[in-house]
Amino acid sequence: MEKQLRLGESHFLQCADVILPWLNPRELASVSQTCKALSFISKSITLHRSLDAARSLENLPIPFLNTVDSKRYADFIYTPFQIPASTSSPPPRQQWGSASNAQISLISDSVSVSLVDGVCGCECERCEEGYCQCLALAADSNEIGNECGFGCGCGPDCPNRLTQKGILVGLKIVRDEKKGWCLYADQLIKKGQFICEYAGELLTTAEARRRQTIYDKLRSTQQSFSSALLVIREHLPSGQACLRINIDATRIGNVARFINHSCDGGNLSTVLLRSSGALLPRLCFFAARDIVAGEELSFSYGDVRLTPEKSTENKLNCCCGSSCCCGTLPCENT
Ligand SMILES: C[S@@+](CC[C@H](N)C(=O)[O-])C[C@H]1O[C@@H](n2cnc3c(N)ncnc32)[C@H](O)[C@@H]1O
Repeated sequence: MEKQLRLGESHFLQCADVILPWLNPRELASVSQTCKALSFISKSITLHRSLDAARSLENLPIPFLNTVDSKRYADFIYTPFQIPASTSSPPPRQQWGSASNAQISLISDSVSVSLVDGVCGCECERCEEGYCQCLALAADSNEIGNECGFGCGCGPDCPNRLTQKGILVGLKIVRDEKKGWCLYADQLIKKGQFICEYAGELLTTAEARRRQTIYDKLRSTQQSFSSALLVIREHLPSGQACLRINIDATRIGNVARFINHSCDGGNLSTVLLRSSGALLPRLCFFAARDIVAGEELSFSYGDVRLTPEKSTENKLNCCCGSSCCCGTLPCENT
């Protein structure tokens, strides 16, 4: 009888080990209150989560550090790449917090939209001595940069695939009393080095507007809520049309969702890059100058600010601390 009980207990703990990493912070907290064993497993999951925001999906772990309040980590689903908007209800889940979760494992609607356009890329099969003939093409383009991609004959070592190898610099996410989570350099990053792309859900403009309204409401009721919906407008060379891309990293995104605004432009430069064969360009962040370990990474969110006569409800105070700080965060008129 005692043996059977112990066997039952061990099955229960094995199941808990499998199920608990799928829970969100609120569910995990309530499960942890039910018994000592679940409390122990929950603590270990929380520790794992705080040690790597990227859930082993990047080359290096990206830890959360917080000496300001009791939040151990931010709750979101990690994707290293742009993905089509998720329409699943209930919201998608991702396993996070067990020792072995080095894979994108999502419970959600299947991601089935292809972001590849079937256009052929270059025909280089071997890029020799660090040179790819497409680099000349990439340098020619001043609106959207070009990288080799799915459509090209060359492989992952081609030097014209700088932003396709994931994050290669040490980063950490640090909590600030006023700005919330902030992305920091955890090593010296040299001027021009690639840092990360802005990954998240690609939205239609109608969906971006719908979500922005929801986020504005949430922000007015929950002080700690922060959204990460980025709208990119690229004027095409003809001057006749404007390419608009909406990337929402609020629920599903990568570490770029923690980059805060700075009124002086910050220390990052942004570049739109299209890989051959890909339908849409990606927004990539590079070091605009040498950045030392322990420096916050920031860029300018734009220069549109709400005028005083417009609603003051959505106005957010800027705490960038730069000498040219405008006092309020730029807003996106979605
Ligand atoms: C893309 S998120 C950046 C990460 C965010 N700090 C967090 O905790 O998740 C944008 C939000 O961060 C905050 N934020 C960004 N830059 C800021 C700044 N200069 N001053 C104050 N808050 C800032 C605002 O709440 C903004 O809506």
